[in-house]
Amino acid sequence: MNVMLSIDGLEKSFKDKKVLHNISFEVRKGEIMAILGPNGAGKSTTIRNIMGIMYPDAGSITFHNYEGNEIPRHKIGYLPEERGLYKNVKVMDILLYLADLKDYPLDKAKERILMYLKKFDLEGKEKVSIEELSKGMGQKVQFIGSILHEPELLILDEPFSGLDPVSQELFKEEIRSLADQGTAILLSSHQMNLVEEMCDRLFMIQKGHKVIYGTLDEVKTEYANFKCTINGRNQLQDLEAIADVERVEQHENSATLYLAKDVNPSQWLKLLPETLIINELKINRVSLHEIFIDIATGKNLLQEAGASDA
Ligand SMILES: Nc1ncnc2c1ncn2[C@@H]1O[C@H](COP(=O)(O)OP(=O)(O)OP(=O)(O)O)[C@@H](O)[C@H]1O
Repeated sequence: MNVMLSIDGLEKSFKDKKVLHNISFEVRKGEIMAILGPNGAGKSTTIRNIMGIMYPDAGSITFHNYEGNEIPRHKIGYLPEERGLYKNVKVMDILLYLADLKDYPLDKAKERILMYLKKFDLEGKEKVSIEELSKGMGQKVQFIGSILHEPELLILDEPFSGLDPVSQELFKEEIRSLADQGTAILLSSHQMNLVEEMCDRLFMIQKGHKVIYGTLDEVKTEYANFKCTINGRNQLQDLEAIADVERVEQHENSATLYLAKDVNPSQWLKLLPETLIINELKINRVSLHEIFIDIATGKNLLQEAGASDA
C-alpha cells in the first residue's frame, strides 16, 4: 500500500454553514478511488481544498510528504467540474500552455498531445480553435490537458458528464490504463454504473459527513443485500409471504424480491414454495446505484455507522 494523498480531519464552512465535517480518506498509488455523494454533499469542496483553490478551516492534506502550500501541484492533474478553456485559442497552443504551466518539457508535450488527439478521435484538430469544437470535443481536450504532463495524482471531477457512450468508453479505458501504470486517481462521478465498473475503493459523503469508505467488495458485502429476480406469473401475496423477503417489485410476468440482510442465498432458495412458477431465476446483490439512492433519500440508516475504514 503506497499512500499518495492523505486527507485527515478536513473541516470547511462557508460563513456560518458547515459543509465538511471531519473528512478523512486516502488515495493510493495505482488505484481508482471514487468520491460519491448526492448534489451538494461536499465533493467539489473537498477537491477544491486538495487543489489549493480554497483552504480548509481545520485538518490536513498531505501529498507524499508535502502539506498545504508545499504540495508540488505540477505533479497533480485536475479536471475541474466547471468546464471551459480559452475560446479563441488553437487546441495545440492551449495544451502546450497547460504543459508549460506544469513545467513539462514542450517537445515531449507536443508528441503526447498528437498521440492523445489521435487516441481521442481528434486527429488533425490541433490547429482548430477551441470555440469551433463541440462540447464533448472540448471536454476531451480539457481531459488531455489534465493528463498530458504525466501527473502522479489525477483528480477528475465529473469526467463523464456530457459525453456520448463511445467517448465515455474512451475516457474509462484511459483512466483504467493510467491507474494500471501507477497513477493515483480520485474520481467524482454520479454515474454509478461506471463507478461500479471502474473503482477500486470508494468514499461516500452526504451533507458533508462520511457515510461509506471501503473497497467496492467490502461495500457490497456490507451494504448490498441480495435480490432475487423471478420470471414467472406469481401472485404478489405469495411472493411477499416468502421468508426474508423485505420488499417485492412486480412487473407483469417478473418480480424482484429484495431480501433481508445476512440471508444465505443457498439456504434461502430451499425455502421457496414448490408451487412457485419459475421460468428463470437470478440472484444478485443490489447495485451501487441502489445503495446510493437508499442513502441519498435517507431510507438507509448508514449515516450513523461510518462504515468500514479500508
Ligand atoms: N463558494 C461557496 N460559497 C458558499 N457555499 C458554497 C460554496 N461552494 C459550495 N458551497 C456549498 O457547499 C455545499 C457543498 O457543495 P459542493 O459543490 O462541494 O457539493 P458537490 O457534492 O460537489 O455537489 P454536486 O454534485 O452538485 O456538484 C453546498 O451546500 C454548496 O451550496
